[in-house]
Amino acid sequence: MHYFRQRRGRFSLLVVIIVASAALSTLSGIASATALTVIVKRQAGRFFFWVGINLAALVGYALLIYCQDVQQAKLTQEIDTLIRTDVAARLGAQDYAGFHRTTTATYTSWLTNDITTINDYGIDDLLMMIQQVAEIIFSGATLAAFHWSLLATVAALTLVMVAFPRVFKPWLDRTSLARTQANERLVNVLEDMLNGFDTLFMTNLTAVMRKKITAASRDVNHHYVAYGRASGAMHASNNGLAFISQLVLLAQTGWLILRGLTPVGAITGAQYFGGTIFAELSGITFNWREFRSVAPILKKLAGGEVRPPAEAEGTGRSKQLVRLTASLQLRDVSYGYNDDREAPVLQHVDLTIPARQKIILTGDSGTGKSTLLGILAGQLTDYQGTVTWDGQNYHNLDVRALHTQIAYVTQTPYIFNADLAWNLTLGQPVAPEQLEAVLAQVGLAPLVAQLPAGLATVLTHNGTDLSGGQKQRIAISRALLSGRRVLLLDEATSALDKTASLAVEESLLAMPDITLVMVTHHLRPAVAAKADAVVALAAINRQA
Ligand SMILES: Nc1ncnc2c1ncn2[C@@H]1O[C@H](COP(=O)(O)OP(=O)(O)OP(=O)(O)O)[C@@H](O)[C@H]1O
Repeated sequence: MHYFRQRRGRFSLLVVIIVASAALSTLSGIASATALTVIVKRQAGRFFFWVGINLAALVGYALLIYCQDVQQAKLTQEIDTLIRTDVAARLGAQDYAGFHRTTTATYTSWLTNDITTINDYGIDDLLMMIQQVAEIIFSGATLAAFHWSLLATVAALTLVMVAFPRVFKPWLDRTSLARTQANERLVNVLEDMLNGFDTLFMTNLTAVMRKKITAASRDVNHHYVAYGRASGAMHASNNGLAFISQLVLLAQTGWLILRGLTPVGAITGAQYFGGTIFAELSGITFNWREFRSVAPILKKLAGGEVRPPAEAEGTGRSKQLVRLTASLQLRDVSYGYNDDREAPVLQHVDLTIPARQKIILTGDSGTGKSTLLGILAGQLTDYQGTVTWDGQNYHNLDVRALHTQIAYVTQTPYIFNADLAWNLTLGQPVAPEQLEAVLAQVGLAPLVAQLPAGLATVLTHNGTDLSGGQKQRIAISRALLSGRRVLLLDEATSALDKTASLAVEESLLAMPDITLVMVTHHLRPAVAAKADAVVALAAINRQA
């Protein structure tokens, strides 16, 4: 409803169109009934007059249907964008752990499958219900004009038809939610298998992809059929009730005509308007159930899993952070993943990183180097102990403030499906001479020269057309161009050849204003000699 309010102009226009088309279809029914009444009296002139009215009503009706379709497509698309924008804003406002609690495939399903369901069951059904209510009101009024008792019968039968479908509600709700969950599972499997293609291909296991996708698809089939059963049972019962009610009305009208209480035309009128009322009533109850089944989806999209921006605002954490002048410190820091407090990755770690110093962190694979950088970067927050920025506790800092100062280059940099310039600057303004200097420093100039449109060349999704080393150079350039003075580099040059990585690392170590924490497996003596300190994680990680 909130979205309809935001588009109230177009929504109101649609309601007017819908009500007008219901009025014209009622006029067409009245014209038919009146034509029958006058032809029985052999009044040719009046008969053709009412046929003409009928024709005009039907032409008008057709024109309004065209207008309705166009306006409805516009409204649906506008609302889709509003919902996507809202969800994207909520996702963007989460903290690191919050975002990663759900897979990207599930988010994709929210923004595609769920939107389709909202279109079909939320928007289409609401507009259909408006049309149904309008037709019921117009038809009811016309029946009452034929004879009041017809309306009384309709009212009594309506009560039965409204009460009956309640039986189906829990069944429909349950199967609807199960269906959206199955859709999410399918999208997860699709994404997982398609992303894992290279691994499966190299092990001759691509058949696994087919098997898993088929199994997930069958899971979805099963839940769609289960929902189809629930809605089919309700639909069939509603229609059955509608047909019986129509017969009751027909019999009553026949009796009224025989007693001279209503004109002959009422026989088609009662059938037409009775049919309309009961068909629309059965439709309206069905649409109402479907419409209600959208509520759990909207609740999920706006749901508790996703922290709204407003909440993040009111945490009382400092939103401003100035350049590091003294040091970054970890005091007695311990961290374990997944509440695995039995065997934490980091235990009682103490480390001081003085401003503008260059620290190299070494250690065997899996010992927790990336975890330590994750804590410094503000991504992992549920550690024990204290982390401070110039004495300010990280817990009192807004993570966004931290990210105005820190750049973090991970082991697997992400390349966006955008041009190289955007990938380097992430759309932020950068002076051309600064860009040129960084490209030279990181050794990206040859790539720019080689690409068909240079910096304007659009890179493929996640940089599949780039080498690992090129992606790493882009990620390092991104960090440098961001202007952050604290750089955290996690094996950031691992894919470069020896000479190239040496050149890049030495140039970073030579930057006087930068505070640098660099994780590396392959520590070269030339690099170690230029660093202020080389810290072996094993020496500071006091594991039990
Ligand atoms: N997201 C995660 N969930 C659960 N366990 C994790 C997660 N990330 C890392 N770990 C575990 O934490 C331990 C430390 O991982 P971490 O990536 O910090 O090590 P590392 O020293 O950086 O390793 P490498 O040199 O191989 O990159 C490993 O045993 C790893 O299995």
